[in-house]
Amino acid sequence: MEEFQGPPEPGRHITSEIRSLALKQRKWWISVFFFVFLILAGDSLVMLLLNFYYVQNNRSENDQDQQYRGTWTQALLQNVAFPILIPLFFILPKPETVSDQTNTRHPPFLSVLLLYLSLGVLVSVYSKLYALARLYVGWGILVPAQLILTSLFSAFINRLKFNRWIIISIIFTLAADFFCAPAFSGTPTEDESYTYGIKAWLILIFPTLAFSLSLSLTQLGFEKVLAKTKRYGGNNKKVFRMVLEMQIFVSFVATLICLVGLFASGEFNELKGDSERFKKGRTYYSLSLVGLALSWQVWSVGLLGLVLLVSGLFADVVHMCASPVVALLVVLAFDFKDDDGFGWQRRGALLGSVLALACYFYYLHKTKKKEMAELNKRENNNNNSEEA
Ligand SMILES: Nc1nc2[nH]cnc2c(=O)[nH]1
Repeated sequence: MEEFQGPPEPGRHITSEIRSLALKQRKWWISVFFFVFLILAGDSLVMLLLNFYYVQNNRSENDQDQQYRGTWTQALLQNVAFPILIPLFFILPKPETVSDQTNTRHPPFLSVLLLYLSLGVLVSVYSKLYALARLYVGWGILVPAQLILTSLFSAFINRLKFNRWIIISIIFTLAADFFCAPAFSGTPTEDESYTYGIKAWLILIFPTLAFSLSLSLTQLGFEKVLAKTKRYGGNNKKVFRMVLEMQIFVSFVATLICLVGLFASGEFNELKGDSERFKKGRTYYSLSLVGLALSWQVWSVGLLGLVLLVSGLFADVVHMCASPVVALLVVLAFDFKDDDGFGWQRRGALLGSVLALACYFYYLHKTKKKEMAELNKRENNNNNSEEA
């Protein structure tokens, strides 16, 4: 049924604003849940495939030095599958560009280039060091340290205002991750005292710094650089195409750096031996690498999507909250003898993650409700002043 297009009624403009805000909010929630799902799915697939890879790789038969190698390959895998996103980037509808005659400034091409280059370097650094840190340090320390740094960067770089719900959510996440590390078959077989030397601490600090800093800088880049590009229709629009563009260019830079590392370190020559050692044979070796590379892209798109729509801190909280779920899936998929299965500690951590996410979602729900209430209040004021 067509709507009657009569003369404007009092408050009509605001009523349509309320309707469009409600629609916008609904779309926003659907996108947030979609990106949360991508992070959880990506994290789970990556950890399952990594465990499969290391179990098949017969690591324990290698000498100790050899067990710490392969990290450039892992770093490359984290970034290299970005070309699968290119068709999706072109399929998605292009937002209308804005031609602003009054603005004589150059399009921020250089700022965008600089943003992608610096983020690409940071991503390559954290990919390489994260692969190393998984071998040297262990999850229980790496992950909580990272969330603390992300909170600090969010406060200072992104001027995020912390409130009680965000703080409770962070505390639950920290507790969940401290007590729940998913089992990881890549851990080298040697005495534990070795893993906490000064080298291990440096390997803990740098990837967490690079990862947390990249989240805050990505958020800043979306807000201050990309949202202002006319290519995205101006008006600070936040669209999925932005996530894909950022992911494609940043991963391209990171891939180049990881390729240089792979060849310069001579690790490339070890790939043949790796594939021959793989228990299930070369086909499964190749499939596990392809699967890992694709899973990392799923994870990255989810992460960037949440940075764009909510914040770097929220993206990190969701990423961290995935670990108890991942731990459960690893227990179900593998029969690791040295592991205590999904005991009370891991069950508690899963509950902690659920509570952490619930608190953050409650806070987001409150902010969206407040936006709507403010618009409703404006409409009431408008109606009252027109009646008077
Ligand atoms: N440093 C770091 N790198 C990552 N790459 C994927 N996840 C992580 C993470 O949690 N920390």
